[in-house]
Amino acid sequence: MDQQKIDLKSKNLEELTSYLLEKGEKKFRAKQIYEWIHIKRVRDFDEMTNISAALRATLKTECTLTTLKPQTVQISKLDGTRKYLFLLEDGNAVESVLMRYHHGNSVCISSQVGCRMGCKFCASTLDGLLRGLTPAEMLDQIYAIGLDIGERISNVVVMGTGEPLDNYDNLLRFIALLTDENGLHISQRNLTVSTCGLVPKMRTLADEKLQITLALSLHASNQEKRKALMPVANSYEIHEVVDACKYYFAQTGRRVTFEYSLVGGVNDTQEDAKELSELIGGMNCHVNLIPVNPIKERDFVQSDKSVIQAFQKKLEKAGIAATVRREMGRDIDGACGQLRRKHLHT
Ligand SMILES: C[S@@+](CC[C@H](N)C(=O)[O-])C[C@H]1O[C@@H](n2cnc3c(N)ncnc32)[C@H](O)[C@@H]1O
Ligand code: SF4
Repeated sequence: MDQQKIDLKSKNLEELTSYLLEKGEKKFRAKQIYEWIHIKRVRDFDEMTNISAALRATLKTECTLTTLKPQTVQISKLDGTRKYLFLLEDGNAVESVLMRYHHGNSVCISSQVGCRMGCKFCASTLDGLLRGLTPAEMLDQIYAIGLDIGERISNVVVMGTGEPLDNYDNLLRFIALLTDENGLHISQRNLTVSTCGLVPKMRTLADEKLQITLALSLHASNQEKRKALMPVANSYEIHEVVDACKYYFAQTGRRVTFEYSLVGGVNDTQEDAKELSELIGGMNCHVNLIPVNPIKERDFVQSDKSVIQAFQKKLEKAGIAATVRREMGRDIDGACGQLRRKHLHT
């Protein structure tokens, strides 16, 4: 990326306005340009047809539009799920997924190039962290997919590669831009941010009092097992993480989602389910059970269907709402982070 240039898509309307006022332009120009970027989602300054050629030339010289280029798109024949590998302007690549539900189109975006959290079952972390994505790079995954399918995107989940709370400031700016009434205006309630549990940042996010859903990747019912799967547990004890979720609910009134990847023989026993219901019992929450997606670099296996069902039943008996995540795009499967790895290593 050209570090000298202004990242226009990451600017809010106020910042865009002051930039244009400095150039001697009228205030309404900012609104026009903001609309071109965030509503019409143009890929080139020359598409801004009600902007003078002179101003377009200045924008081209001084600014970048940050448009992601789809490198590959895999489309599921089973359910229309699309997996995109996008090329960033600096040559890095990130992946995003479009899932089609009856209630609308949902996009899962990446928040970083790689990840430094080291979770044992995750392909996104195998090559470490390169950098966080800019707000524009997060936004444009959604814009590019919306344009590709020619339909509105109604839901966004930040559950692709990367730890969003490890890229906190850019994440918050991204959220503000995505939900801005002058832009694509996706409702905060239709946005989910998933974290491995960076406790201080979870509490800071709670204090923002946004209406987004927080999803916590728990994956274990006690500290010992969590530590074996997720190095982040060395920094934050499991009860601290659950307390931060309670705090999030207290501050925002939003029900927290717990993600629990079931790994065969590791965290899927009835005893695990019992311990989990004791850990989070009484909370206003929902548990998302995810059959682990095996990656070739590790020897984790999926739990049997019957084991998954028994786990879910045990939670439900304890009064905890639990669903098993439907596997979308099974025919184009590959755990999160694997497309990018394939791209990286070929
Ligand atoms: C890729 S992470 C990104 C968001 C954030 N870093 C987190 O950990 O919550 C999104 C979710 O995918 C899960 N995940 C990662 N690799 C997986 C795999 N191979 N099978 C199933 N779930 C996986 C993570 O544990 C997490 O719950
Ligand atoms: S699960 Fe999330 S936090 Fe853990 S390594 Fe993968 S992307 Fe990073």
